Amino acid sequence: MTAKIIDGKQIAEQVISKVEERVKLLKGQGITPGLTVILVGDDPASQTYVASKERTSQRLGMKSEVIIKPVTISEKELLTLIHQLNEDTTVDGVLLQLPLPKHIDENNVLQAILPEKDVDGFHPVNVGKLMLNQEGFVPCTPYGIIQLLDYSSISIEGKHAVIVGRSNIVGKPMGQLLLNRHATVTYTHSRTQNLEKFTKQADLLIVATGQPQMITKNHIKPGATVIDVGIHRNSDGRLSGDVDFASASEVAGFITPVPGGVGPMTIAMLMENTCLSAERKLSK
Ligand SMILES: Nc1nc(=O)c2c([nH]1)NC[C@@H]1CN(c3ccc(C(=O)N[C@@H](CCC(=O)O)C(=O)O)cc3)C=[N+]21
Repeated sequence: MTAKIIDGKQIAEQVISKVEERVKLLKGQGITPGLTVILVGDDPASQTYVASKERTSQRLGMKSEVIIKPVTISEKELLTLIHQLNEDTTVDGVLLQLPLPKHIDENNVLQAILPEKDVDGFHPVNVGKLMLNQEGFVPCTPYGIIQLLDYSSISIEGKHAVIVGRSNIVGKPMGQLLLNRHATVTYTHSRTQNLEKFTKQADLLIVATGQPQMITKNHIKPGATVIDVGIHRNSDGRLSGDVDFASASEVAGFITPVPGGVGPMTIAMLMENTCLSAERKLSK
């Protein structure tokens, strides 16, 4: 078998076109959705992602702002900035780009962002709402993966979803979202014994470990859907994921590439969340 490739770039464009219509409607009512991204330090990968968020929000006609702070910024100064953005009625979404320098307590600053402006869905209130299947903000990467499955007509209900990786930003919310959609969910991680035993049972295999090329055809049930959340820059400058794409495509039914899979969806869902935030402001 050779897997069908799920085209994340194309699906992201479809999501973005829908958001574009909603932005137009909002603007007709005098509201321009506003996204502010805070970038601390000068990590080149973070700069690339932030630039992409800025470009896309501008293309959609949103008010887009990137605030760059030196790596030496104190936690107190960062909190002051977040408080200012919380008060600013022209800002609908505040995104604090991760990772942060070690001297800043990530949980502490993420909790300072108003839940109503937390378009990343990382605030404990939004985490709790996801767990209760209530409306809040859903983290962009797992939300984007659900869209990839829906747009590809890959069913979730009753399927066995196996998540590899248990981070707060991908693995954990991914499992919760799939559970809300009636999948049977298994979480695996770095201490899981006999990983293949679990991954081989997956109808939907979501890989978010940060370990390059760790999943091969030996981990995959024939015909399974494989979603690769990893992104690594190789020494030759090329990007690849947590899945050995060539090997995995021999047995998978559907597979996401890197680049052009999950990454563009993360950006698209950020746009949707920012638009949603502005719509909620209007209806209040
Ligand atoms: N508060 C916060 N929210 C985030 O959503 C967040 C974050 N911090 N920190 C870093 C990760 C990573 N991330 C990506 C977004 C887009 C691509 C993306 O567009 N990737 C392209 C390729 C990009 C390239 O060429 O480098 C692709 O996969 O096709 C990748 C990674 C968001 N993150």
